[in-house]
Amino acid sequence: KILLAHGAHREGKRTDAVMEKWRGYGLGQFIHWGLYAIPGGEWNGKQYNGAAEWIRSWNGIPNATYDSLIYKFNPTAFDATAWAKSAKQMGARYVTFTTKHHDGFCMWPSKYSKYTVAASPYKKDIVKAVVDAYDKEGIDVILYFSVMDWSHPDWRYEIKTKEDSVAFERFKKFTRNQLIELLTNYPKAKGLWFDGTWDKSWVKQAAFADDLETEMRKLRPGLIIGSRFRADENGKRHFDSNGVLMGDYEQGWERKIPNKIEEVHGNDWDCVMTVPENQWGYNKAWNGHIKSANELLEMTAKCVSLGGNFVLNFGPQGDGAIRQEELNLATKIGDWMKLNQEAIYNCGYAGYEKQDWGYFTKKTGSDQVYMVVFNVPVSGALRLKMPAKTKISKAYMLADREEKILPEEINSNEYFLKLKKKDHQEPFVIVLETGKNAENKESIYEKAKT
Ligand SMILES: COc1ccc([C@H]2[C@H](O)[C@H](O)[C@H](C)N2C)cc1
Repeated sequence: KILLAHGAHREGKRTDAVMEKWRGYGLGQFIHWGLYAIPGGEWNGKQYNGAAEWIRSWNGIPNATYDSLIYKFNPTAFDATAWAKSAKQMGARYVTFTTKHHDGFCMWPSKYSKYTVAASPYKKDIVKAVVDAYDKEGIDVILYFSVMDWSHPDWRYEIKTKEDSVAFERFKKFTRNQLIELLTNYPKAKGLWFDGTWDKSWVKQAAFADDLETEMRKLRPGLIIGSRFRADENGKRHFDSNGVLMGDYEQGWERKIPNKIEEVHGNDWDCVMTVPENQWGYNKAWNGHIKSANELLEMTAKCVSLGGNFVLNFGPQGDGAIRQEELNLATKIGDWMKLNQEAIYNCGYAGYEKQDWGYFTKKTGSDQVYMVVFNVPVSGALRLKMPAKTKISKAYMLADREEKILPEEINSNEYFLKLKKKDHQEPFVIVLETGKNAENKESIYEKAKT
C-alpha cells in the first residue's frame, strides 16, 4: 500500500442507514435543465452535433451571446410538482438535479455569482422548488454541481503561470462558497453529484478538495458524495493510487453498464443514462437511436442485478415543460414498475450465473430471488441453472401469485420452467423461493465421466 495523505478515507461499502437506503433505490431520475435548454442544440438554424448542454463550447454561438440567454430565461411552463409527480409515477426513488452545469449558470440565487436565476426574468429559486416538490413526493434529492465553470473569469483548465495560480485560488474559494451555500440553503439534499472535475487545474487540488470533502461531510452528516469529486495527490481519480474507491459509490458508469459483478469491485455504484445516445440537456432534434421503455427497463434490471442503481436522464425544454416523448417513457416505465417494483427496490446481486432469459435480482436481507425475464425461448420453457445445494421450494409469477410454475428438473441444479403464456410482450418477473438443499441429498444425475 502506498502511503497517501489524500486518497480514500474508507474502504468498502458504507453501512449507515442513509447509504443502505441509497443502495436500495433501484431507479432514479437525472434532470439536466439550464440556459442550454433554450437553444436546444441549435443556433441560427445550424445544428450543434455535440451534447446540447455543451452548446456554449461550440463556435456556432459566441460566449457573450450564449450568456445573454439569461435575459430570455422565463420558463412559464415550469412546474416542479408536475415533474415530481411524473417521477413518482415512474417509480424513481431519487433525483439528481443540475444546480450549475459547465456553463456556470446557477439555478439558485447564489450570493457568489451574478449569473443566476435571480438576474433572469424568472427570478425565483428553481433548486428550492425542485428540492421541496420532490421531497414532498418522498423522492430523495441529490444536487449535481459542475466544478468546471466556463463563465467564471478565474476558471482555468490548467495552472501554467503565477497569474493562473492567483486566479485559481480565487476560483477555489468561490467553489467552496457555492458548495457550502448549497448545503446550507437545501439541507434536505441527500448528496452531491460532482462533474467537471477532470481538468489538470482541479486534479492538482488533492489537499484542498480532500479538506473540502471533509468539511462538507461534517456540515451535513450522512452526505453522499461519489468518486467523481476529487483526485488523490498523484492525480488518480475515482480509484486512488492503491486502487481504493474514493467517495461513497462509483460514479464512472456514465452511459455504460457493467456486464459482470467483478467489474464493480464490491462497491456501490449507479449508472446515469441518456434517452438518445448522448444528449443530457434538451435537444430539439433527437437524432440517432432513442431508447424504448423496454430497453430502459432492461438496463434497470441489469443494473440492479449487479448491485447498482439505474438513473434515467430527462432534459426539460426551455419553457420548463418536459417533452412528451420523455413523459411517455416515464409512464410506460411506471406502469411496469407498479407491477414489478418488488424485484427492483431494495434488491441486489443474487450471486447466480447470468442466464439467457434475463436477470436475477435478490431481495436484500432475504433468500427471495427474482427472475426478471426479457427473453422467452421459442420452446416457452426457461432453462434455469441454480447454484449447487440451492433448491427451489416455490416458483410463481409476481404479477399473478396464483400462477404457480412447477420446475422440471432436467439435470443436477438445472430445471425447465414451463410458462403458461408464451407470447409475453412485456418483461415479467418470476419469484423463486429458494432454500438450502439437504446436504446429503444424492443427485439422481450421474456426473459426466470425462
Ligand atoms: C467529455 O465528455 C463528457 C464530459 C462531460 C459530460 C457531462 C454531461 O454534460 C452530463 O452533465 C454528464 C452527466 N456529464 C458527465 C459528458 C461527457
